[in-house]
Amino acid sequence: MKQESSTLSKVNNDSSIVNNEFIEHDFVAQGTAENKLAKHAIQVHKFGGSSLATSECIKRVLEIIRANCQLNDIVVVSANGKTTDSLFAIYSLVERTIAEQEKQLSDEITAAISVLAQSQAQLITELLNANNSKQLLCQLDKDISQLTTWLAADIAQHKNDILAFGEVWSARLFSALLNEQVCPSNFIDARDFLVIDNEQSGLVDNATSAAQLRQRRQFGKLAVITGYISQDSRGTSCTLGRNGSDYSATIIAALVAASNVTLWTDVDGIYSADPRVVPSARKLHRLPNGVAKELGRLGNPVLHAKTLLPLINPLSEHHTHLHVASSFDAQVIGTEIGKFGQIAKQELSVTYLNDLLLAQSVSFTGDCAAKARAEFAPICMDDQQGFMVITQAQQKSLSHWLASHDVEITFKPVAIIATVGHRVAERGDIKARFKRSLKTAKPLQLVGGDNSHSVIAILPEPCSIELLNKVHHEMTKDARHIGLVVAGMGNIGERFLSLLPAQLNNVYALENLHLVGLLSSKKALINNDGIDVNQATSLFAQQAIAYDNDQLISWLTQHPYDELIVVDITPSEDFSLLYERIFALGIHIIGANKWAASSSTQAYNKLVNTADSHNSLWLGNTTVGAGLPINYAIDDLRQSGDSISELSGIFSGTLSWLFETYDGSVKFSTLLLNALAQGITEPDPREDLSGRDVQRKLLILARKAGFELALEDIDCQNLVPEALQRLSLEDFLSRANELDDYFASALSEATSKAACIRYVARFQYNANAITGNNPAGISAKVSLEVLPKNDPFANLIPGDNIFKINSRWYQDNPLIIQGPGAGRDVTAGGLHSDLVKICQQLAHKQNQVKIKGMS
Ligand SMILES: NC(=O)C1=CN([C@@H]2O[C@H](COP(=O)(O)OP(=O)(O)OC[C@H]3O[C@@H](n4cnc5c(N)ncnc54)[C@H](O)[C@@H]3O)[C@@H](O)[C@H]2O)C=CC1
Ligand SMILES: N[C@@H](CC=O)C(=O)O
Repeated sequence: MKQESSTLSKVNNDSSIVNNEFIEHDFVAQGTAENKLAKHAIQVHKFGGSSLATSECIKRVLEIIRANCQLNDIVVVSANGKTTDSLFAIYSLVERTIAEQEKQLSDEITAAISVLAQSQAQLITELLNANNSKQLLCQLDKDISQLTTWLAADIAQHKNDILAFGEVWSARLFSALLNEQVCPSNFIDARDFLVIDNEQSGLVDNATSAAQLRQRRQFGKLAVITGYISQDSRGTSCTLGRNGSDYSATIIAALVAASNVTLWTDVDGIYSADPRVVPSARKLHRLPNGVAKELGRLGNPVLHAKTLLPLINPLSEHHTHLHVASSFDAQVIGTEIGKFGQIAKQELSVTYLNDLLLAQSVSFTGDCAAKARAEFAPICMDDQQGFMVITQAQQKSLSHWLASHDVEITFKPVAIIATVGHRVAERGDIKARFKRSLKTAKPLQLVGGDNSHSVIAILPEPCSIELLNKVHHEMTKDARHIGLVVAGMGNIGERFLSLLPAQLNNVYALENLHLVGLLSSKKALINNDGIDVNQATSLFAQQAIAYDNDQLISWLTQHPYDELIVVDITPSEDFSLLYERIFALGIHIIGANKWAASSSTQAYNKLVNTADSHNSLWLGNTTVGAGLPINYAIDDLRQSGDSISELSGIFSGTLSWLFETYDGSVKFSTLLLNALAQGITEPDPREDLSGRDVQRKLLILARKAGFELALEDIDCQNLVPEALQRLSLEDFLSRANELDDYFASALSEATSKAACIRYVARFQYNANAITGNNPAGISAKVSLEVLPKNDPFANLIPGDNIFKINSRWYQDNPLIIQGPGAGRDVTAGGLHSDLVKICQQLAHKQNQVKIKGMS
């Protein structure tokens, strides 16, 4: 279960209040690894330029900070909107001016600087109060005159200083805004701590950078740090290149051993293909590091391989997870990237790169191949056939490198399309499907990526949008992933779980089903990556932790699956009271538990409506007759236009077994304990003997048949003597012999009339019986009846149920369903039947993944 973390809303109205836990430790003064703050899981939040483009956007980001940050967290920002592009354009204009030997900055340049300055000034005045904006405007003025000086004089030397203004302005403004409206904050220019080798390598001096960052952060203040910029060891400003701010965020996360870094951007996650051109692209909820890195390398528009580098350190014990989320829709669950254990969801994606070169040479075989690979890190390479695929930018350096080897090389323009997923290169079925989907594209080669997470096809022509869509469709069409939560691991629940591995192996409809949750009344084991079904009960015994309903609902609210099914195999009324909230989350329920389906008329109708309005499915075939298809039969009759007038029969497996077996030779109480041991009784057998279980079942079937009634409308004969009704289960079982006299005399009285005793349920609807006292024309009761020995209800195999349905179509000759109506195997089997049915229905559901910007 996720722990709720406190957020800045607590410090919102009084910036002098900080979390008491932190107060006695001065962050700056300590500056050691023992610093108490190190114990708190730091989160890094990075906001891209589009998230900070306008005052509206920035206000939205403030709300995200309020809801998601604690004081020791770190915020990394890009330049507002297109500020860096504008600075770059100004820089390029000036470069051209110099090349053309003009002495003065042209009017065009002065105008561009003025537009830039105005847009910054506008953000400042729109967002800050008069006092603070005055201060920032003053600093902006100084920066603009510094910028103008550099542009006029030392342009080449100060290129990076010029480009750095965007992030500096953005961070300074945001920090001032936090101070004014949310919490204490300090602005940090990354050039004051982040040291890299040089701009080309971008290699970070971790020790120096971490130590300097510790000095800069101030206790009790939310640090706002510039993205994109750094310094080299000589103190010269450097940038971190394209998508540098994402890289800054992950570098900083690694420096402070953050638990998580969130890239807040304008898309709500990583998709299985670029959603701008593939409308059916699906959001990828959880990506293992290796898969994410491969996606970034092979052209994913959101992820860049460099971004992940600081977080993937196989030697480190610490794992920082990366989230991609939308600052425009912070409630939507994004994509989580990290080191996940077992991967339940095999999510495939498709990506492509055009404008590449296929380079062929003997130097790419044998011993030389390793050197070539290390030197050029090609997109893909085959050292048997002697080729590699590189970018056009690499052509020159590769030719140069090969010239020193004195060998021939040929280049041919190509593109690649790849399918990426956890260990896909080891999956023959996926490779075959990929190959089939590419038939018309006539790929030159199919190659496994450097790790096993991709299969790459080399194409002779650029990859078209049509081809991308076609391949994506083929690779992902059946990939709706369904999570399964099993509540109740007792008598029936255990059997249900023991049947699950074989079901998952054998039933096609369950292909994308993953067991993700196990619940007992006190403990829960939740694992979004899937719980090994072969070890479900032992994993539960070892790893389950205490939980409460709010934690459960909070997890259900955030689960990362396309669909979630909760199987309720508890006898708990308390659990049934969660159905409303579960349905409202669009989650489906399969219930063996009878409480919800036999709740009050008002509660039941509300549940049905909530499930309906949220497209949540509710199946409960096992609530009556265990695995017998009685619910389905009634549904089917109604849906096909029939109307039911009578329902009767033996609805209790326990009572059937008891009364079919009981002939006076063995005491009734001995038989009862025997039934309990067989697992056919309710957890508390008084639920059966009291008639309540049968009463509930009759209510459930009558409702299915279309009648509106409540438990109180069904007369119920309680067979438990008053004295035993309120005892604990244990005490009741120890005094069960007190039942014996009553049943012995009932049996002997019936026998004297050549009859027998059976507990029978009867429901009847008769339009002619409608009166003021009975406006619905309904009569319903469950009771011990004396039946002739040849009555159909009196000749069952012990434990069997019998259901007799009279309807318009089955008037004189009723429809009979008969068979085992209780027990571990048939009930667990019935639950599996419901599970397959739900999965089949869900397979037909439209893909409802939300794609930003598309209706
Ligand atoms: N025995 C049978 O033949 C049939 C039983 N059923 C129904 O199956 C359900 C389970 O019966 P059994 O397995 O015999 O019961 P059980 O008593 O053996 O097991 C119940 C399980 O539910 C768990 N539980 C109780 N309250 C919970 C809560 N609030 N949240 C999560 N878990 C909770 C318990 O920890 C336990 O693991 C009952 O509702 C019963 O009416 C339905 C059809 C047939
Ligand atoms: N105790 C019940 C179990 C199934 O609902 C029965 O015997 O029918």
